[in-house]
Amino acid sequence: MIEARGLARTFRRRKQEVHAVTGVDLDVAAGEIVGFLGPNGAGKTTTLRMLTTLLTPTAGTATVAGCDLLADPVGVRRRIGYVSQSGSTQPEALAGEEVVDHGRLYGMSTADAVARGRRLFTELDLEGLWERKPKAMSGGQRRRLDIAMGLVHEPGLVFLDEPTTGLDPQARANLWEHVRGLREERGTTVFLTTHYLDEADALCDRILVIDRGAIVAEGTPDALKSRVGGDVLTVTAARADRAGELARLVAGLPGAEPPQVHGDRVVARVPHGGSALVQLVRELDAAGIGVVGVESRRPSLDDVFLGLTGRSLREEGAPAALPEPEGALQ
Ligand SMILES: Nc1ncnc2c1ncn2[C@@H]1O[C@H](COP(=O)(O)OP(=O)(O)OP(=O)(O)O)[C@@H](O)[C@H]1O
Repeated sequence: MIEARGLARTFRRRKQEVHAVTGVDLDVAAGEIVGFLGPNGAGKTTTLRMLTTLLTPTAGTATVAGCDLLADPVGVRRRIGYVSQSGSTQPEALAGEEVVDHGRLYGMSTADAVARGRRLFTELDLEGLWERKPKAMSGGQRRRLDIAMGLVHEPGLVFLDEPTTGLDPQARANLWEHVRGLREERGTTVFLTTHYLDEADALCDRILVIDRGAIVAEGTPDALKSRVGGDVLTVTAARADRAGELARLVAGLPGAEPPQVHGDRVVARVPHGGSALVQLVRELDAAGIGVVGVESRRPSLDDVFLGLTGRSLREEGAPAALPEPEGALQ
């Protein structure tokens, strides 16, 4: 469905060059849900805008939904749906009219656009809102209306730019369910960007991790996490000025990788979290270092990112994963 080679985009800003995307190769098969995960400014939106013909690449080639991106941008546009970060609804128009107009833009008859729009309203839990103005809808409803607009012309491939940013946990879980439903019921291919780790983990068949304009890893969420191996030990010192001493103790644990110190917190990967904890507690006692928390856990996608880039996605200003809603769809 998508095949891109060496896709790059450089911007010029105040006589300076910004290398937003530096040469992305990617392949997305029909029916896949693929997530593009990375911190703010990594190049996700720029890549998406190139793949959807909204931005001309500085270099590279791509075939999207069977059409050449550069030679046949109109063909690409006809075959895809695109839901931008900000959405595209007019606050004063009626929701149903928006969807029908969008379908007509793609050459559908009014009757077909109405029929398809009504079906989408049912599928996306928007029943009863056909005559409502978007400005009088909740954030979740407006986001689902954006998605209805992106789907009314029945594209086989849909691009979603940060589909759940700003939604509450329940609305996010609902949207994940709808995205899964698209693939299950229609075989739609979905390419989405996100900086939510839990979203990438729960929703995507495959994840591409992007950092500073380049893809740094790809695989299923489980495959990426198993690359990290071992357990992650996090120890929080009672006093931040003793974090250095604490880090030296952690570094001496059998098989420990060099620890990272974040204020009063020391984080390190160890082969076996359980036995490392027992040994560490003994050594802390002997050294008289107080701690307020010790934790050992399996690696997360954030640890994958940390291992690849030396930085945490959570600490890059990206919002941390929201707590799992009750009755979350996994
Ligand atoms: N039109 C533009 N002119 C100049 N620089 C730009 C432009 N668009 C994007 N950039 C820069 O390119 C880089 C990548 O931006 P991009 O929006 O693709 O990142 P992103 O991963 O989508 O981030 P976010 O999660 O915040 O949306 C950033 O440094 C950004 O400031």
